[in-house]
Amino acid sequence: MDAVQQCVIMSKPSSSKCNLDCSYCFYLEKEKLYPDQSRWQMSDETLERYIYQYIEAQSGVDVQFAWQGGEPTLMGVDFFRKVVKLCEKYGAGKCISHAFQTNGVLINEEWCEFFIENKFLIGLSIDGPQKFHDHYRVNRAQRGSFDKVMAAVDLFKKYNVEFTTLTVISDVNAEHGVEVYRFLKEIGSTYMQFIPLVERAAREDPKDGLMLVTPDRVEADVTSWSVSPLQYGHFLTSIFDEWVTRDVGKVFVQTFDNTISSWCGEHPGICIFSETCGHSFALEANGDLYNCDHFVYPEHKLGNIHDIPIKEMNNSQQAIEFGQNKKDLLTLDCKNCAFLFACNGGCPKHRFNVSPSGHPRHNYFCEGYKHYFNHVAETMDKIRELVFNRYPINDIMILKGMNLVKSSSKKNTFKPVGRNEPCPCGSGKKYKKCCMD
Ligand SMILES: C[S@@+](CC[C@H](N)C(=O)[O-])C[C@H]1O[C@@H](n2cnc3c(N)ncnc32)[C@H](O)[C@@H]1O
Ligand code: SF4
Ligand code: SF4
Ligand code: SF4
Repeated sequence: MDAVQQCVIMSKPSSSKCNLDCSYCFYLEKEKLYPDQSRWQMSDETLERYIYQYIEAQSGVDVQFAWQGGEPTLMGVDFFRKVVKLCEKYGAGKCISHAFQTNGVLINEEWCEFFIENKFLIGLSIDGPQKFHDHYRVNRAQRGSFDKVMAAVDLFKKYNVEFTTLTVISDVNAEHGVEVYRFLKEIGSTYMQFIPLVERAAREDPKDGLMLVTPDRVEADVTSWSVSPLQYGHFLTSIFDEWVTRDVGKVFVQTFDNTISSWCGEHPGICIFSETCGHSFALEANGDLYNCDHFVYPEHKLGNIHDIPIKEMNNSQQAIEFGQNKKDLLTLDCKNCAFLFACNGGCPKHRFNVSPSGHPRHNYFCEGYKHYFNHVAETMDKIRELVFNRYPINDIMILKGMNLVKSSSKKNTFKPVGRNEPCPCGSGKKYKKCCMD
């Protein structure tokens, strides 16, 4: 069992407990998985076991912890002081970093000082200007959380805490892409992640109590707050057009970064556009490990870290199959798609539609992705040419400004360069030995 597949774990020390009650949240209902459990906080014993095992499970020197929930700030700063101490104890010379995803509501001076001192990278959830954000991101009294999030932004700026933003694209903000993008820029976000919202609700009460179902369930309906595929496609292209003419090199949009990587023949950084699912697990507060944050369902539990080491679960048949299924279960439409290299069929959580040629398990967002990839194809070709000829990528803004690169809606015929093919820069070396690095 010495195999060395890297794994990433999103851990939920406060389980699904939260101080907000966002209407679209997929995680709040996970408490139904543990009807007999009175304690929702991760115990010291589980924490220590987790930190030891997670570090041990990594083959490389870099170990990234990702703290999430529920709401991780509910654990209090002292819990994370323990985290840092345990990482020192078990770090074994590895380079350990921490990402921390929060709704921002409880952020105060103490948190900021802690984040700065321990170099935590913060992800802040914000869905755009107040009228969009407060629509779904509410507390139990249905009051919006926008003012508290903005207070957190002010504190982050005051203390120079590095933060990225995570914005859910729903039916409410999807048609206001440029407004959302400009707002995020204005509040100082230079690294933006957008998550398209789609959930399906069961038609009948499910046995496990979870109303939001996995893609295998047929008797389920897309919720009203989900974004439509084309709405999401238009959202992406509207902000792409703004970004590519003004902000390349200044603002990082995860989706665009990933598309550039794919166009240049590299692996995209995010799992949804990767060939396989990787080993991105979710850890519940009691030590239960699941295939993925979006597959926290009984049938996707790998085991508990008190019974089986993470390293072993990471190498288990169940984990390997889950990752590989992303590639193996592609529809024929995906296999024949000109954008497969950049899309890879998208996230399996979203594969519940029937494809145009009649195959089940096709990605709900397909139409939107095709719209996006067609729209950016010509610009991406140009960016790739710039990269391979060692020009600054920002030069794309000059070419766009002079109207020398258009937004394309024609079918893309681009084929990515293989690792073993000659490098397009003309060096005569193999691509993997040259510009790919
Ligand atoms: C589950 S929350 C946990 C961390 C923290 N409470 C927060 O809101 O940032 C993590 C991220 O998932 C997003 N999210 C919640 N429900 C979602 C859903 N149904 N689909 C996609 N993303 C969702 C949230 O907006 C948030 O950015
Ligand atoms: S703040 Fe995060 S965990 Fe809490 S309800 Fe909203 S999305 Fe869910
Ligand atoms: S199921 Fe989706 S979110 Fe989970 S690892 Fe695979 S692509 Fe990523
Ligand atoms: S764009 Fe559609 S057909 Fe093409 S790979 Fe993505 S999901 Fe499949």
